Amino acid sequence: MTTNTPLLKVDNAGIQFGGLKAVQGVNVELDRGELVGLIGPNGAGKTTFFNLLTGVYVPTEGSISLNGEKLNKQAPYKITRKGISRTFQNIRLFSELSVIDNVKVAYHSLAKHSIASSIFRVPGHFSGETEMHEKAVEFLKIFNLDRFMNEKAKNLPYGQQRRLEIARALAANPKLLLLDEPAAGMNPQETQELMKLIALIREKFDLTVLLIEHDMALVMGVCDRIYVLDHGQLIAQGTPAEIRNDPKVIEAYLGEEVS
Ligand SMILES: Nc1ncnc2c1ncn2[C@@H]1O[C@H](COP(=O)(O)OP(=O)(O)OP(=O)(O)O)[C@@H](O)[C@H]1O
Repeated sequence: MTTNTPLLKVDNAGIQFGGLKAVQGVNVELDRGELVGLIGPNGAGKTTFFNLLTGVYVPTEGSISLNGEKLNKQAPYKITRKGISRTFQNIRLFSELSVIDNVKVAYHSLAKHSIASSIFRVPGHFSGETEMHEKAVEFLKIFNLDRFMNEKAKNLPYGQQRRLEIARALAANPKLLLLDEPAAGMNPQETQELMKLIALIREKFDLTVLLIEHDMALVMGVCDRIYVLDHGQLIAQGTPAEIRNDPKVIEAYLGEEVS
């Protein structure tokens, strides 16, 4: 691998469900440190594309590489270990677990499963429970969630639950973070704060971020580049200014606001 290798390279990837080509012939390249948006009308194939990247679905065409290494047909947990973490459109926290345990769960997904680690419950990345706890508190502090650490996740207000999901995804130490509509259901102030937070974690953790979002102000405000999907195919890519004025994008969104 040379430094010129993109972090993520998606080559002509697609998936078909029966007769429906949900994603088809998609080419995407992400460089290290980029914050890139993925937009498109409802049903365009955005979440399906995330499912391809994370191994939930195996592409029926094309290939996906991370750091030059092909990911095709690898199980989702292996892809997480290789460096792709995600959040979901519908929040998927362990609602009965405490806030801090939701973060610690991410560390267990990184653990090499040995009998010793299962018995002593010590994931390979940490020398012990205390170190793991301290690291989890550090993450919660970044997200301003440390004061709720012993609350059950389900008791957090909605906007905080969304932030906890991002904290948990980050705890898995990703190189590439996939955020599926992180601002969904947030009020304008929460959305503003989230924008700042996404910019901050990208810097702090040297991350590449791919963001699905319907909130155009958020996408246009934070992303370096944007890809646009429609009916499973990429119809445009470019800077926010280029995308805003692209006739194909305007047509795809006819009736919806692109501003
Ligand atoms: N497992 C599946 N089986 C059959 N069809 C599927 C499956 N998953 C997704 N699809 C279809 O693929 C298409 C793309 O769906 P997808 O959820 O990826 O769109 P999206 O762009 O994320 O939409 P939204 O913005 O509404 O979340 C839709 O027509 C959907 O019904």
